[in-house]
Amino acid sequence: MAAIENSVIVPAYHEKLNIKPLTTRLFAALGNEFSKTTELIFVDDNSQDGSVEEVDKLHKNGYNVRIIVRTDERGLSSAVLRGFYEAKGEYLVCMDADLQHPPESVPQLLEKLRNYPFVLGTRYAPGVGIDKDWPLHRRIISNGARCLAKPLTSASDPMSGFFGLQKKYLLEAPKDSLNAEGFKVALDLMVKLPLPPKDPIGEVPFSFGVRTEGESKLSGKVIVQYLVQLKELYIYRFGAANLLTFIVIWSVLIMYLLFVIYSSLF
Ligand SMILES: Nc1nc2c(ncn2[C@@H]2O[C@H](COP(=O)(O)OP(=O)(O)O[C@H]3O[C@H](CO)[C@@H](O)[C@H](O)[C@@H]3O)[C@@H](O)[C@H]2O)c(=O)[nH]1
Repeated sequence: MAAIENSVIVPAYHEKLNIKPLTTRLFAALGNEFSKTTELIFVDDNSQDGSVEEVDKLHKNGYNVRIIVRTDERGLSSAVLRGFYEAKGEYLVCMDADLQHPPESVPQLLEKLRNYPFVLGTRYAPGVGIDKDWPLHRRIISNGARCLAKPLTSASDPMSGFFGLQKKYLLEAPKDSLNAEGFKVALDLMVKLPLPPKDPIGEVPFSFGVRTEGESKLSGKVIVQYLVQLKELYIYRFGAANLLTFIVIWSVLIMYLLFVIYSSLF
């Protein structure tokens, strides 16, 4: 059997209905050669909805897929990190279970990862975008959150949950330096991993679909976790000592955010 080079990690909570379509579409997209060297790992937080049985069936049918069930932890970011650390591959990809991230774009991410330490799926590029049925309030939250992250990274879609990285860079960062709370694990990794200064991030444009099965787990708590994470990342990047600059940057960003909300509404 060929050695595993690529690992696709999928955080999943109550996603039974999406497991089979994601697995079959992913391996079909990978084709014969990539499939031999790729594993798919779901990281489930004890959903007890039949996800385990669904993955077992697919495994018996020959797909290289397994599921990690956590009983003592909850959360998207910590599930992704758990999958990354347990993965056998050097090239890691993270995607949502709900098919909003097209499995057909995974080969492109894996190919680009051969040349870039970090690869980000982006919805902000010519020819791609966000499904027109994605709710207005989610667009507003997403745009506001994106503006607030602007000073931290040059990436075009820092809110994306569709991304990949070379595992060696993850292993170079101390585990406890990473923020395992909330949803924004890609942003945390882009800011904190010791990526080389020249061309650290490649981008792969993709069109963001809408969920057809199950529902989003984004909550007020996740938004608060994001704001706490932002504060930590600002201090990480710019230093707590420079408090005045920090406050000025935040005030400008909040004013910009209010402007974006106002212009999306009127
Ligand atoms: N294991 C585990 N998985 C979780 C948890 N919460 C969410 N997930 C899984 O994480 C994925 C994304 O969660 P959703 O609740 O579907 O998120 P969303 O509202 O669609 O937002 C996603 O897309 C945004 C735009 O790209 C992203 O900004 C956001 O981070 C996330 O990826 C799904 O596969 C979901 O099952 C959790 O507590 N535990």
